[in-house]
Amino acid sequence: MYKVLVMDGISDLGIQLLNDAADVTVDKKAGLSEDELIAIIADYDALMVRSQTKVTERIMAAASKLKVVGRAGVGVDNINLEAATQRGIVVINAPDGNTIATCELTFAMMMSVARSIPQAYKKTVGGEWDRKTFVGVELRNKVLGILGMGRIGSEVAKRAKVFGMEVIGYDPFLTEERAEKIGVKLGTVNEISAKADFITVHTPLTNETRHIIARPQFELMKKGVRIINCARGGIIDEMALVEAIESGTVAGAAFDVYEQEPPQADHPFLNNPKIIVTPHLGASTVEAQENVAIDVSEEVLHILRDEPFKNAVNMPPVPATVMNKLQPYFTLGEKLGQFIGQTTEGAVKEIVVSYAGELTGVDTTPLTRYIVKGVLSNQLEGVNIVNAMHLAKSRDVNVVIQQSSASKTFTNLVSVKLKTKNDEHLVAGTLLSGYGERIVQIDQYPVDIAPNGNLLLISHNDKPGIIGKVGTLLGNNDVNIATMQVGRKVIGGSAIMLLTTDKQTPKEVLQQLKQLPELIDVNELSL
Ligand SMILES: NC(=O)C1=CN([C@@H]2O[C@H](COP(=O)(O)OP(=O)(O)OC[C@H]3O[C@@H](n4cnc5c(N)ncnc54)[C@H](O)[C@@H]3O)[C@@H](O)[C@H]2O)C=CC1
Ligand SMILES: O=C(O)C(=O)COP(=O)(O)O
Repeated sequence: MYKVLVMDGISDLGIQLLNDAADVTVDKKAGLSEDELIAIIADYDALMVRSQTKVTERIMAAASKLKVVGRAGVGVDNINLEAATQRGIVVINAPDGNTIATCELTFAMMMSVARSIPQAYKKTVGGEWDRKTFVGVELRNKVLGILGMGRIGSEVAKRAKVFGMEVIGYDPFLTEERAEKIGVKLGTVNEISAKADFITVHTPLTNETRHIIARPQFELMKKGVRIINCARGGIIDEMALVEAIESGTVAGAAFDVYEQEPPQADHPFLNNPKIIVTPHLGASTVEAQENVAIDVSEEVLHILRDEPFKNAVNMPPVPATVMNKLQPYFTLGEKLGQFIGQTTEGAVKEIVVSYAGELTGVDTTPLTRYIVKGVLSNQLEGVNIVNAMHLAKSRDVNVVIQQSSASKTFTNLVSVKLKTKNDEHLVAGTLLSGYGERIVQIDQYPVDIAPNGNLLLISHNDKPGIIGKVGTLLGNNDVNIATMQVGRKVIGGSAIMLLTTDKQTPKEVLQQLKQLPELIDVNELSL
């Protein structure tokens, strides 16, 4: 008999399937502390949660029987995926079930912030008949900027078009063709900041998206702009928003999510009359809760019964027969993907993977998944080798596999080329017996570097004195260079410099490096 623990008020109708299953018993609990959960979790084969329960490493460590954590929703930022993967616990989510609910809340927030509905309600029920204060604005003919054009962002765009809004979208995976298809113009974060009357965010919270709207963006905005966040707290810098409201740039904001949930009683949003707040209600509709609970219950049953399942966010089911040959290359593949993903700008249209040497003739599909995962993980939350190919396809990213004849120089060689509309970049690596993974080529330049830690990739013209300038600037700012490689084809031509540093290079130092006139481009990478 499988035991399933259902937390966070997941819909009863949605988990009917589990209640009806003869081989399953279900316990429902809510509001358990981490320690309370740790005390009971060893009894359970499956755990189902929404966003409230934080499934920490300590909980996973105590969960000796746990086979699966089911997230009845999209974001898995409350689940320690690393710890789950390490323990072979599958994490699944329900990515589609709450798209419309969250999109509709976003629209409700946009209309509320345009017409001050909550503020007007408060006064009216308080006995005031105030028809002067609440003169709003129309959505028609306004510019809506959307950061994150995935499932929810695209649905918001569709509805905005019907309201007569002009929509500008920003998403590294939004190609011009797809944007045109859904009637959205492409823009950068700064262009959106400068042009939009309303800005809404629909990205996951990642290193890239944390504070993607912050003081510099508020400084670009038009007076009277309105800001909505129904995605994740932290995508918009909360304090910078409060300042922008005080300065008169932002006319109003509507937030469903916060950097800390629930926010502290003295959080500045809670007593600001221009900010509308809701308690993370995006997915809270009867329909969405049934949808996500049904989706997760079905998947949990499949996993408990060892049947095939689809929405895993962490699980690497590699067939044993290919495992032995390919496993040594998995880290190399993922790092090459991460490297090229972090150094290429613009919407990726194609990933071309070439295998040579002893990898020729092997079914390299599982390895390709690691590479694609590496490429996508820079922009998407919850990418793993199970869902990487599916995510690439759903974002119109073509994955091409080539098996070339044996490499002349290396016994094995993996090359990854990323193509965007105007550009293409290549990285190649090999697995050296006794030395591990090495990057051996970047674009046309031969190099030899271990793909680990903090890297700086600098392109420049090959002139005397540049290495010294870079070294001095980093040294003066306490960034210690661990290794350095210079790659060039001809003396005095274009060249690259690849440095590994003992710590991350601070943003302001990167900025100073970029200002050195001899340097063409500076990319910071973390592998
Ligand atoms: N308030 C609530 O209750 C809910 C919040 N959410 C949150 O909404 C967010 C979006 O959900 P979905 O649309 O279903 O996910 P999705 O994965 O379909 O879309 C996210 C999009 O963000 C894009 N993106 C990633 N990094 C980016 C960057 N640096 N700049 C611009 N775009 C970037 C991705 O390419 C992707 O297209 C998630 O974070 C999710 O957790 C989802 C459901 C309910
Ligand atoms: O699905 C998501 O990402 C959400 O944020 C919804 O969270 P919830 O299930 O309502 O706690």
